Amino acid sequence: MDPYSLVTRNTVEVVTDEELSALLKKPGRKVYAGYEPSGEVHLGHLVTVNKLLDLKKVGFEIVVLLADLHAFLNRKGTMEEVRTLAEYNRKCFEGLGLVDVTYVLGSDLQLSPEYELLMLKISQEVTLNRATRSMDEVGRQMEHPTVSQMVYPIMQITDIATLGVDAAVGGIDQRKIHMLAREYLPGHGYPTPVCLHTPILNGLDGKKMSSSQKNYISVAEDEESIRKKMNKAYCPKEIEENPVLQMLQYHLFPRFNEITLHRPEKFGGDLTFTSYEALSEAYGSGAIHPADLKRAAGEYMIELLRPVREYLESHP
Ligand SMILES: Nc1ncnc2c1ncn2[C@@H]1O[C@H](COP(=O)(O)OP(=O)(O)OP(=O)(O)O)[C@@H](O)[C@H]1O
Ligand SMILES: N[C@@H](Cc1ccc(O)cc1)C(=O)O
Repeated sequence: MDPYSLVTRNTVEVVTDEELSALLKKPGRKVYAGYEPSGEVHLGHLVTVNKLLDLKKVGFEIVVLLADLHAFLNRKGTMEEVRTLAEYNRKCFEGLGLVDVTYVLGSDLQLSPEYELLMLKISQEVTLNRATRSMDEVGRQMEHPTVSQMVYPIMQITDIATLGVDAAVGGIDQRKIHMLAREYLPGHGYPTPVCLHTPILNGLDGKKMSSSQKNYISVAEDEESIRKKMNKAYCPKEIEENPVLQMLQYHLFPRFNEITLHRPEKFGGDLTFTSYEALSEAYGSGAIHPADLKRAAGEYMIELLRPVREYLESHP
């Protein structure tokens, strides 16, 4: 696959295509994604990790921001709690193959006088209304936002400048914060960041996968638990918004060249697919039973996540 196709596959939006094409020719290009430390790194987060791995393959330098202060500002835990989780999350990311990349702990970056001054300058330009709206899909309990949740997006913009990255990766929920960054950073002498947005994955119940909803598969999940969860997963006849098909599209086909569904001869025997398009078409036509799809996806997922479990066991 050519570099442009690889870095844009499985994205919902690239802002902008022209800027990305130009960036692919720039030496020393650098991209980042930030994560609020959370109890479990799940398959939703893995969508952005996959994108960072694609970008690494085409020569980007990768920065992973473990955004402990952001999680604190967003009322996800005490500073001590989120710092401990940041350590654990880092190991999960390493187990997923994000090695030879730079890990930055948010609070190590964000408390310098230079950082604070830039953050305050940007805060003076962004209206409360836009800061609030940018947090629509990111903030917790936004019916009663705190001042810290207004500081949050301004700091995310300041991260982009301070880390010196050319591009930012995030789920499409990060879009409004990224658009503010594109609008305000040039005025402070920083380049406009190229933004790559990935889709939001549904959880096993068909709603957004989230650690607070317990509808996720963690990247550290053990085999039996993956089997049980897959067995119970919501898997409608429809192709759209189907969490099991999303798993195949965003995680399994990018990692395995072909996917085989094992079935007894009396149910038609094994079926092998070399592309997500062929598989989803077959499923949409009714040629595949949901139970067979769920079982196969579960077994491949166990294979895909095996290195994470092994890495975590050897790095307690
Ligand atoms: N279900 C999901 N599908 C795809 N990407 C996701 C999903 N959940 C989070 N992300 C992405 O992961 C990155 C880090 O998000 P973050 O750690 O804040 O997760 P979150 O939305 O708070 O999830 P959670 O509700 O599980 O804590 C962001 O770029 C976000 O877009
Ligand atoms: N806003 C991201 C986390 C993040 C924090 C700071 C950043 O610079 C980047 C990303 C989220 O929703 O989880």
